[in-house]
Amino acid sequence: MSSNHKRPPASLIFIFGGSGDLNHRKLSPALFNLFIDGWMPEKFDIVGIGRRPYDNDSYRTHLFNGIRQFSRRKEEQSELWKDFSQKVTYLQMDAEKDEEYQKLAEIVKEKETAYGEHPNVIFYLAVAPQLVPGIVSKLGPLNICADTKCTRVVVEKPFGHDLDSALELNKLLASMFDEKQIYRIDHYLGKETVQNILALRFANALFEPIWNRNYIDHIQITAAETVGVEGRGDFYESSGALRDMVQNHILQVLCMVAMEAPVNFDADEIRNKKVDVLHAIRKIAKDEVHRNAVRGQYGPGWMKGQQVPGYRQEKNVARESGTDTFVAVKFHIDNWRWQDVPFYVRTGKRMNDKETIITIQFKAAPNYAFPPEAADTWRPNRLTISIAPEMDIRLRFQAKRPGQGVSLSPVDMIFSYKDAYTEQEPEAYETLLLDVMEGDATLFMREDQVAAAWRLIMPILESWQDRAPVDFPNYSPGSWGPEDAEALIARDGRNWVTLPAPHQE
Ligand SMILES: NC(=O)C1=CN([C@@H]2O[C@H](COP(=O)(O)OP(=O)(O)OC[C@H]3O[C@@H](n4cnc5c(N)ncnc54)[C@H](OP(=O)(O)O)[C@@H]3O)[C@@H](O)[C@H]2O)C=CC1
Ligand SMILES: O=C1O[C@H](COP(=O)(O)O)[C@@H](O)[C@H](O)[C@H]1O
Repeated sequence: MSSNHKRPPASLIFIFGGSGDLNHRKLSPALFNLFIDGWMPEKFDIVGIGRRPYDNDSYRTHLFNGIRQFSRRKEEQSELWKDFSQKVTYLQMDAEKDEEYQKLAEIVKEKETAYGEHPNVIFYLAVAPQLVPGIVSKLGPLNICADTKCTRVVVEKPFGHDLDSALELNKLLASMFDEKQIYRIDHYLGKETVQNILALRFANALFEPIWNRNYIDHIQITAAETVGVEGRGDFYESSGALRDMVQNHILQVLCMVAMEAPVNFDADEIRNKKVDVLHAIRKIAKDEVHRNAVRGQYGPGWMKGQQVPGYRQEKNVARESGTDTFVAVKFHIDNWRWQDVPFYVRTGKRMNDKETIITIQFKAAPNYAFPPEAADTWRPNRLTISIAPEMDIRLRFQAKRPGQGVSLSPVDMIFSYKDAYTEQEPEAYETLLLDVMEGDATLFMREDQVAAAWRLIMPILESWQDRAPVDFPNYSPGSWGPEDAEALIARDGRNWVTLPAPHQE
C-alpha cells in the first residue's frame, strides 16, 4: 500500500442498487482496488442498499465473489478483504417508501459521531432510471443534502430517455442539490486512454498545429462489441444503441478529440470547452437522417465457431423488435477548426471484434512526387488511439521498403501502455469514484452537456420512430454491421478503419 499521496476526506458511501449487477461487477471491485492502492479515505464506510434479504455476512460474500470474478487484480487479496469488508454493510430497504429514508439520516449521524467529523456523504444511484426521480426527491428533504460541500449524488447513465425527460430530471436535481453536488457519470471519461487524449493533444507541441481541417481529412470513432445484450433485453428494448452509446460515451469522446485547448484544468473550464463542441455539431434535420445515419440489428448466426441467437431471440426482447443494436452516424462540426471534416462514428453489438478506437486520418501529402505504383496507399498518415481492448497510440506513416527501386508502404510507430509502464492502469470506475470522494467533477457531465447531446440525437430518434425499420435484422453476428454503414462512408470515398491483424486475436 503506498502512502505518498493525499487520501480523500472521510466518506460515507450509500449505494442504491447495492445488490445489483453494476455494484457486483464494477463498483465494489473498484472501491476494493482503491483500498488496496491506498486511495480510500482513512475513515470510510460503504452501505449497500437493496430489497433482497442479505445480512452483512452474506452480502460481503456476494461482493467478494464479484471481486474474484471481475476485478482487474487477479491475485487473491483475502487479508486486505477482511479489513475492507468490515467497512461494508447492507441495508435492506425499499427505496420507493418515504418512511425508510430516516434510516439513512440515522446512519449519517452515527458515523459522524464515530469519525469525530462530518464526512462526505455520497449517494450513488446504481438503479434503473425510472427509480432515480423518486429517490432524488426523497433524499432532498433529509437535509443531509443541505451541506453543499460534503453531500454528493452520483447518477448513472442513461440520464433520461430523451431530451424532455433529461431536462425534467435536471430540473428535479437542481431543485434538491447544487450543480456542484451532482455527478452524472459516463464511465468512458474515466478510461485512461480517453483521459490521455487531452495529454496527447495539449501537452505536446507536435500534434496540435496539425489538429484541424487544414491537415485532417476525417475522423472516425468505432466502439464495437462482440457481446450481445447479455440478459439486459428488458433495458435495451427501451434504449437501443443510439441512446445507450452515442448520446453519451461516443459524443463525449468526440468532444475530447474536437475541443479547443483549455486554459486550465478546472472542471468547468474543461466542460465549457466540451459543450462548445456539442453546440457546434450540425443538427441533422429529420429529412436528412437517412443520408447521415444508419441503424442495424443483428440476426442469429455464428461467432468464432459458436452459434448465437439473434437480437429478437434474446430474453425479454419483442419478436418483431425494431430496436437498433448498431448505429453509424456522420457528424459535422461547424466551427473554424473542423469545417468540412466529417466525424464518422459507429457502435454495435455482436460485431467482429471488441474494438474501441479513434482514428485521425490525415490528408494525403501534397505534390506527391512518388509514382502511384510505388505506394500501396495514398493517404497513409493516420493516428489511431486504441481505447480497448489494447491501450495504445499508433502513428502510421509512409516508409521506403528496403531494396532497389522505390516501393513505399505504411509503417506504425506504436506507444503501448503495456510496454511503456509497469504499473497497472486503474479501471474507469476507480478513477471516477475517487474523483467523487475528492469532489472533482471534471470527468462528469454537466447538465448543459447532457441536454446538448440529447438535442443532437433527437431528430435521429424521431425520424426512426416515424419509420419502422423494414429490413431488420440486417447484419450477421461477427460482421462489421449492415452494408448501409459501409455505404455511408464509401459514398465519400473513404472506408472504416479497423485495427491491424495482430490486435485482433
Ligand atoms: N450493469 C452494468 O454494467 C451497467 C449498468 N449501468 C446502469 O446502472 C444502473 C443499475 O444497473 P444494474 O446494476 O445493471 O441493474 P440491476 O437490475 O442489476 O440492479 C438494480 C438494483 O436496483 C435495486 N432496486 C430496484 N428496485 C428497488 C427498490 N424499490 N428499492 C431498493 N432497491 C431497488 C435492486 O435491488 P433489489 O433487487 O435487491 O431490490 C438492484 O440492486 C442502471 O441505470 C444501468 O443502466 C450503467 C453502466 C453499466
Ligand atoms: O454503458 C455501456 O457501456 C458498455 C460498453 O462499455 P465498455 O467499457 O465495455 O466499452 C455497453 O456494453 C453497454 O451496453 C452500455 O450500457
